[in-house]
Amino acid sequence: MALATPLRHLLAAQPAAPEPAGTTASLTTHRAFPPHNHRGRLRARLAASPASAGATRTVTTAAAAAAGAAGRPTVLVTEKLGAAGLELLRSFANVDCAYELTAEELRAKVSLVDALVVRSATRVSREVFEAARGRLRVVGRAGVGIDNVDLQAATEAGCLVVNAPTANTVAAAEHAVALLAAMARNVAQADASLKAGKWQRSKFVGVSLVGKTLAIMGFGKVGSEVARRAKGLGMDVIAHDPYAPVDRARAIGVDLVSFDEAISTADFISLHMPLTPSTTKLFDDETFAKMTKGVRIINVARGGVVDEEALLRALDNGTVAQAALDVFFEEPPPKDSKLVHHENVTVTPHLGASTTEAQEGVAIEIAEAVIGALKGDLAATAVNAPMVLAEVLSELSPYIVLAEKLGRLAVQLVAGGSGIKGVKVVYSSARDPDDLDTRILRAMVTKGIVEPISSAFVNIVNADYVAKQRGLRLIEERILLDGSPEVPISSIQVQLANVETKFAGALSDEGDIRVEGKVKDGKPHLTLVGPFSVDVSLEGNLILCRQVDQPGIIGKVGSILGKMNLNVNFMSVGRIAPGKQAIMAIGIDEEPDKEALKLIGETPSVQEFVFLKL
Ligand SMILES: NC(=O)c1ccc[n+]([C@@H]2O[C@H](COP(=O)([O-])OP(=O)(O)OC[C@H]3O[C@@H](n4cnc5c(N)ncnc54)[C@H](O)[C@@H]3O)[C@@H](O)[C@H]2O)c1
Ligand SMILES: O=C(O)[C@H](O)COP(=O)(O)O
Repeated sequence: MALATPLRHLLAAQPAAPEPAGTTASLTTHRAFPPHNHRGRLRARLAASPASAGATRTVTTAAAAAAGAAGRPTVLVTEKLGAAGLELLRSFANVDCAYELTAEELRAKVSLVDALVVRSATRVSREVFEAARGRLRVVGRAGVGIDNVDLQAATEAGCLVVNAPTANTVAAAEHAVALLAAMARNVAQADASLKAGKWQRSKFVGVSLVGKTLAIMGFGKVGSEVARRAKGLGMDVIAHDPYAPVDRARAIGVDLVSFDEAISTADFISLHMPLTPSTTKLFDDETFAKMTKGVRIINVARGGVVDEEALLRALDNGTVAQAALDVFFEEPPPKDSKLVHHENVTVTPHLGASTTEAQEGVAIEIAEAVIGALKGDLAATAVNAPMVLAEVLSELSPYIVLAEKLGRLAVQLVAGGSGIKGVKVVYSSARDPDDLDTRILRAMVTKGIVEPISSAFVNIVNADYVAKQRGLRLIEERILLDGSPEVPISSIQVQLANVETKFAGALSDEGDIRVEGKVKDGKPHLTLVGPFSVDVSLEGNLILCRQVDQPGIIGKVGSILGKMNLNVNFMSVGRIAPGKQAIMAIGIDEEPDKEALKLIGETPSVQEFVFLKL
């Protein structure tokens, strides 16, 4: 789904990571009494989680701000991709295919491109993101495993990482089954022997699969497909996966069991978990010692989940009768690897995904995801951005603009030198909190606050990270209004606590800087400054003046602006009561020079004023 251009731009210039541990944001929804400009009875609701949890995986993506604006983006492809995917990429971008780059060559090239497409052999390390110097917007992993991409570094750099998680599932499962059968019947060894001129029938007597227990370690996409196929071969299949739904396993007749039960009862063990810090070398001496003597192991997942030295020892002492390995700790493994050359080990050079069909599918899947991300469209397979449903994003698009403008406005009201720590974003809405996913709005408020006062580039990928780095604690609150839930949000209020302001008129009765806005006719409007109700379109630049309400001031300030040739596009006065304090909000197209600002400041009865860039 394509986004409207302004939204694209905003997403390009901003994106939030999957809730990082210790995230800076929290959310409450509670009964609140109406601020003076809220009408209607308010109801209390307890906190609700974001709406998209568990929903179809659809995320917002960062667009290529730098490149997209300048013309065709450039995509660097560092490993062989299916032809149809490459064609698709070429239809949209300049494509540089450069295979087998050294780390140094990759670092040199990456600052010249907007997207990078890799498979498993390219290490996209922190150094690569640093070398990109902010230009790289998307890394596309043409496959499943993203252990070769430093996700944290990508997130910090605001670079979106997308993968192609489904197109090679069947290929990997078929390869696991091929290795299972080939290992059990010594196919590779017998083949080598016959080609060497021997005829060794008794040496290569195998073992049968039917009736044997196969333990699937990691019951995800590949693991479950292997299970289905193994059941077809008449095997008893059990699985271990701490995160897999029991029902899904039961539906294909597989029992989920504990790690120890799986490894101690299986005749065959097939590995299908991702390589993570907790699975690294999970299969070590201790684990092998718990296995049934003579067990056979297949690894089509990642070499790093096995301690290869320990596997070698287990093979040598007979604990493991045979192993079939498609993946290795180091790829390619050293030429003299004892494991590779072991007579009871069958090896393939990371071929799990390598079928014609899978490679075409993966290439198209990743090309579509990368192009979408570069265009600012939605990517369903982003791995380091929050999941926001496409329709939610589309509906919230004007509020996204409003959220950033309010953040931008609020931070410009802070007096220099006072550190911002506490930010509260209050959403007033008649919609059930469960149906209002505000994560992207939160990211935009962060962007609005952080970007004007730093060199940070904030987007949906890195907003929470950037906020955390800056010690910014962002709290979200929802006020539940009566009324039609058709309109997602009635107003958004941004509050900055414990800061000094350069415009006292923006302080609420509680002493925090407070600005509130609404979307009117699809456009963001400022509707509240401190305790003053105003109504100004949030476009261009804004002057806020505080004065004692009396006739003639609007005319005086207006004529100064007129004399200076500054076009006023909006003017609104908010006052507490006739003759009392009032503020004047003036929208102007151009930026006033110092002289104009001086004259406004010298206007009798103007107590303070501030110029704000939106
Ligand atoms: N050899 C190849 O060419 C090839 C091809 C495709 C996938 N793979 C690899 O296969 C693995 C599985 O891919 P997938 O698409 O099925 O991924 P997936 O995310 O669908 O499944 C992985 C499963 O592992 C589970 N898991 C995580 N930690 C675990 C643990 N400690 N113990 C047990 N289970 C755990 C997860 O809950 C998940 O269900 C990945 O490592 C992937 O990189 C390799
Ligand atoms: O994780 C994957 O998708 C597989 O390991 C395939 O890797 P490849 O793209 O390098 O073949």
